[in-house]
Amino acid sequence: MKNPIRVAVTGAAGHIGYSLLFRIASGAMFGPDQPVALNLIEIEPAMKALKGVCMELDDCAFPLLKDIVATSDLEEGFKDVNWALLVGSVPRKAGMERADLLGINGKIFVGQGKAIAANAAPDVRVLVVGNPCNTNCLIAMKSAPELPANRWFAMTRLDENRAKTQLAQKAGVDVTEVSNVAIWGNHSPTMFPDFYNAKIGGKAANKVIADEAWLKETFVPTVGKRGAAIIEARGASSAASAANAVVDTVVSLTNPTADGDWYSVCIPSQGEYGTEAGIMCSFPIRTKADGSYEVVQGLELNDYSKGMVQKSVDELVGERSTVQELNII
Ligand SMILES: NC(=O)c1ccc[n+]([C@@H]2O[C@H](COP(=O)([O-])OP(=O)(O)OC[C@H]3O[C@@H](n4cnc5c(N)ncnc54)[C@H](O)[C@@H]3O)[C@@H](O)[C@H]2O)c1
Ligand SMILES: O=C(O)C[C@H](O)C(=O)O
Repeated sequence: MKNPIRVAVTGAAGHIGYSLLFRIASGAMFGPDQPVALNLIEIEPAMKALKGVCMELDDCAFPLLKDIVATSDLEEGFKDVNWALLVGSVPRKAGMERADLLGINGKIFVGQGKAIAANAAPDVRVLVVGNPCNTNCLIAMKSAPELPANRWFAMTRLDENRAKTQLAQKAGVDVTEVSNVAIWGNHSPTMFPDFYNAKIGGKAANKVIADEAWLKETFVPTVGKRGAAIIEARGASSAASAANAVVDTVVSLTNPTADGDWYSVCIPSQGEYGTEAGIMCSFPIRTKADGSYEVVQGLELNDYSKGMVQKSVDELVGERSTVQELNII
């Protein structure tokens, strides 16, 4: 019997948490023969709701779920965790952009970063989902200088998945035909879903969908503003699809990537493709056979693509300046 992988989830009683926990406990994240333990972290007012979620987890009798810790104490919550999924934060409401959330949510991630560094397992990896996720992750990382930079991730997989479906629907093919979708930059409307390097049935997406105007003027903004469109339609931000993207991200980070393909996740930039070093930037990533990851090298970015990436990078640099000015980092 393998040792359980211990996973902390903050905001565990929230909407994403409610979709995510059951997927982790069922084996969707780490596989059907890997036991898991859940450390569920909430703020005090949500502890009653979290108790109800724990009761439901119990009532599933998941064979792989070996332990549940439910707490509002960060030290206890991050104790010995191998993964920290930082979901909890105040979600964006209609009319707000992610930058509006920086001041509100930024401070949460200082305390969480410190508590992770002090309590988590030596191999801990951290995925930030709570928005603005790139800069929240930067804040947590800066608050935990003891941990190597390659342990920190922020989520753009939902954007990648959205882009895949938009391309598949336009091309009239099954979504499994779409591969190599890179999201560059920030998880925000400025992100660049790279349709030039994406493939449909192994061919360049912009050759299969030979409609540059649609790609630039419909596809890119549809993907970029999909979060807002969902808030508008549902009256609440995406939850089940976000939880699904969390599962996909961890699966991709923990399994070698199929030959020739890549996936998107934000990592601390080392200046790849001319991006500003130090920001949390989304890149095309591959997981190697030894479990480490690498940024895919040598992709061509034309002047339009470079401009799009730069716009999103500039936004991230601006977010970093904002949290520096607020003395959060
Ligand atoms: N990166 C992405 O692709 C993506 C996609 C969807 C949503 N999000 C973001 O995920 C976050 C969560 O969304 P949701 O729909 O689950 O929101 P929600 O309001 O339903 O749940 C958030 C939960 O976090 C808890 N919380 C707040 N502060 C906390 C703290 N300091 N510690 C622990 N828990 C805390 C709240 O009590 C609440 O239960 C939001 O910031 C949202 O914008 C990101
Ligand atoms: O857009 C939001 O605020 C929610 C989330 O980040 C999303 O992309 O659905």
